[in-house]
Amino acid sequence: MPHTSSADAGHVGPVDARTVPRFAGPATFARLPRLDQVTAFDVAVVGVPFDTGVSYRPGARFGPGHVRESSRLLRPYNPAMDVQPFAAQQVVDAGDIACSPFEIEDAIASIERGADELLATGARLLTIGGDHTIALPLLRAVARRHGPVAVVHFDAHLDTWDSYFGADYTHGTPFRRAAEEGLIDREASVHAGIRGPLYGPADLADDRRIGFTAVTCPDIEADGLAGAIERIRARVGDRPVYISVDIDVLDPAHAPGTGTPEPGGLTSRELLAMLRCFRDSNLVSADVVEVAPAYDHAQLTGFAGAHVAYELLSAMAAGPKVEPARRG
Ligand SMILES: N=C(N)NCCCC(=O)O
Ligand SMILES: [Zn+2]
Ligand SMILES: [Zn+2]
Repeated sequence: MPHTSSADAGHVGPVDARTVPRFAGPATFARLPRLDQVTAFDVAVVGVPFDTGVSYRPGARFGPGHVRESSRLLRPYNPAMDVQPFAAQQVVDAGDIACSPFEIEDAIASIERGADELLATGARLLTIGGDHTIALPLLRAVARRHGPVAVVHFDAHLDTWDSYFGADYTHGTPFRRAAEEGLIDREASVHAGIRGPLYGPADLADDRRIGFTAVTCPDIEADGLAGAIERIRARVGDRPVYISVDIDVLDPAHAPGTGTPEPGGLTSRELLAMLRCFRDSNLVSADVVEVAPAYDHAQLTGFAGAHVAYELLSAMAAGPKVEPARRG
C-alpha cells in the first residue's frame, strides 16, 4: 500500500484514499503505517482489547478493531484547528497490547508494561480501549515519566468508586486507585459530562476529596459549552494533561455502542469542540475507551471514537513539540 508522505518533515502518512480506495487493505488507525514501517515516531496509536473489568454489558475488547475499521474515512487536514496531524508529527499504529482476558491484575501489569515500552521511546500514546479499567495502568506509565498529571476525564460516570463485589480493579474504580497511588494532580483534575443516577450523595463528596472537580451535564446545560470549556481550562492551567475519553460521555443517540449507556449526554459536536480547546495544552497522552461494537448501530460509536482520536492527535500536533522517538 503506498503511503503518502509529507514534503516538509518526510513523515509517513496515511494511505491516500484518492489512489487506493479507503475500504481496501487492512485497517490500521486512519490507514497510518504500522510501527515496523517507520524508523521513528512521535505518537503511537495503540489498542488495548480488554473488557474483564466491566460491571454491565461486555464487549469493549472489540473496541480497538472497531475504531480502526471506523477510521478509514478520516482525511489528513483538520480545518477546525488548521493542523495536519499526520504531517506535523509521525503517527503510527502500534497494534494491540496483549493482555489476559481472565486475570484482571495480570492484564493491568501487561498494559502497564506495554505502555512503558512505548513511552520509553519518548513517544506520546493515544490508546484505544478496552474498558475504563485500562486507564489505571496507562496513568501509572505516564506518571512514571511526567509525575502526577492533570487528568481531564470525559465520562458519564465518575469512575472513582471504591470497589465492586470486593474487586478493587474495575472500570468503575480506576481514578480512585490512580489518586491513591499519587498518579494524578489533585489540584488540577476534572471530570466533564458527568450525569445520571449515583449510589448516594457520598459518591460526589468522595470524588471531591479524591481530587476531582466535576463539570456535569446539568452544569453545561446551565453555563453553555463555552462556560464549561473555560472552567476546565482554568482548572488545568499549563500543567501536563492526560485526557481520558469514555465514549459514554456522548448521549446514547450519538454513541449507542457502549456498555453502560446513560441518557442525557453530550452530542458529538459538543465533545469534539471541547477536545479542540486542548490545542495549546501540554497533552502528554490520551485514551478513548468503552467502545463496544456489539451494541453499535450503523458504526455511529465507531465513527465517534475515531473522530475523538483524530481531534486528540490534532491537539497533540498543534501543541508543544516533544522529541521524536526511535523505534526499538
Ligand atoms: N466506566 C464506565 N463506563 N462505567 C462505570 C459504571 C459503574 C457502575 O456500573 O456503576
Ligand atoms: Zn462511563
Ligand atoms: Zn468510564
